[in-house]
Amino acid sequence: MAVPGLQLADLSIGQVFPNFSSQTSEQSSEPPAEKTHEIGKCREWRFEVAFGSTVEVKLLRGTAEIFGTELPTGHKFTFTGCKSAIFTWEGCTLSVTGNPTVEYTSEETPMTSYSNLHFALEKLRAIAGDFPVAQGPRVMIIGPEDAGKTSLIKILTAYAVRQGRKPCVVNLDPKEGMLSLPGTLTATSFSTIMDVEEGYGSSPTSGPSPVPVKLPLVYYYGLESPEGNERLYRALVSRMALAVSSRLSEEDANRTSGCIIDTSGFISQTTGYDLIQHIVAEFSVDVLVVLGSERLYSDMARRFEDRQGTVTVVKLAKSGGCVDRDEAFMRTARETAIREYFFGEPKRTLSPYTLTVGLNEVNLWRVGEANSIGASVLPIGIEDTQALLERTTPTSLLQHSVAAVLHSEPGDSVEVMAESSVMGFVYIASVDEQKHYMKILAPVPGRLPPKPLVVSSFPEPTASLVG
Ligand SMILES: Nc1ncnc2c1ncn2[C@@H]1O[C@H](COP(=O)(O)OP(=O)(O)OP(=O)(O)O)[C@@H](O)[C@H]1O
Repeated sequence: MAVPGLQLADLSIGQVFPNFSSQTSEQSSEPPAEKTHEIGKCREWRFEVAFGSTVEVKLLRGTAEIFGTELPTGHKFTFTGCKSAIFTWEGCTLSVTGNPTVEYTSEETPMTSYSNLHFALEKLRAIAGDFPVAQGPRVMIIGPEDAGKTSLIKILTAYAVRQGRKPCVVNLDPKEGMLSLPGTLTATSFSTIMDVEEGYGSSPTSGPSPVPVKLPLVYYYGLESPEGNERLYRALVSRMALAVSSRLSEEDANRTSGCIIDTSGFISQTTGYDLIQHIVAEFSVDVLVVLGSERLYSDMARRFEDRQGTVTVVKLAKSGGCVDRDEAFMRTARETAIREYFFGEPKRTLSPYTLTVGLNEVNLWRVGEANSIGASVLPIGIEDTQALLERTTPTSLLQHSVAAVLHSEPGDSVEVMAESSVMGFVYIASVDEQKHYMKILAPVPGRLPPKPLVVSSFPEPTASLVG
């Protein structure tokens, strides 16, 4: 696991991967006790596992699913750094090895209403199948932070895939990446099962995986909130909508399956509501699901009143299992996502390549952040002039940041560059301003392609990759 040039050769694998050390120490001490849980019909076993510890779960009898994806009987799944639930429609027996920080069985779940929503969407898909140009439902889920939007999207996607559909899942929440790093917006066509340990699954950069890899289309946004650079966010939403609509017209299975859109929990009544309206218009959303907020539901019902017949606003209850994730948990999750992009995870390790690049060779840009005034609060007639991207020079301040390599040419305009998809990411390991070079980690060997690199403040720099 030595990475040339980064003095990692002398480090033990435990220093590079804290998770490895915890596993090793668990293995060397007393093996954790195995417990058996009997879960009754329509109940769910909720559990939380801290980063650095692991819990193994095996389905012994019956049927069970994690956010819609069925668990096979007898297969051991390992969980770390997660808050999750195993639901059963018919009752099941689970074997659990390890110590979850929280675990309990709940009788009250909103799964019946979630599955009703799925069957309603299936009806719309069937209707779309009867007409040669009609599209399946374009569903968008909105709600406050930690309301369970992403979990509901996983459930709807998994159920659709189980019925042979190929829904296009769009993540417009930059806080968490879907099959990519945080700070990105992605769209992926799902036709195969999700990886219950990994969340959505793995992409081609994750290395060999027993679950078929997904191919995400990724755009770089680089900020946590859509309101951080509203102009860039809107431009990326429009670009993504075009890509998704061309994907939906490619194949009948994609067209009839439609798309499911995840959104950010940051929703202010000023710019947030306008952004929702922008997404609805760009993606031609026809089903707007409001999760866990009466007030947001009533505001949306009023806003889309005059579009009855084209946009249906649906209210759903939040699951009692949804947990608020504090900043420390989210920060560790972001660090883990970055580390896994370059180094893989304990089951599938990857070795990134170290490249030395002259500071004058890089075409470096930064996401515009200075003007945080949203367009909707600007006086009428004044255009939102917030920069999409700004030219920048590599300095030591960029050390330990991730940079996106764009599918764009050096001579492209800023507008074209900002809306270009992401080729991959590099990690800026060190910058030597005196000697005019920097060391970067890249997932592939060879020279850094002569493409624009973009950096930003989110996800924040993380030193844990280089010890
Ligand atoms: N039924 C459940 N039981 C246990 N944990 C759950 C359940 N539903 C969701 N969670 C957990 O609660 C947390 C928040 O859920 P989720 O990510 O779906 O919310 P969200 O609305 O998408 O959040 P955000 O707005 O921050 O993106 C996640 O860690 C998720 O795994």
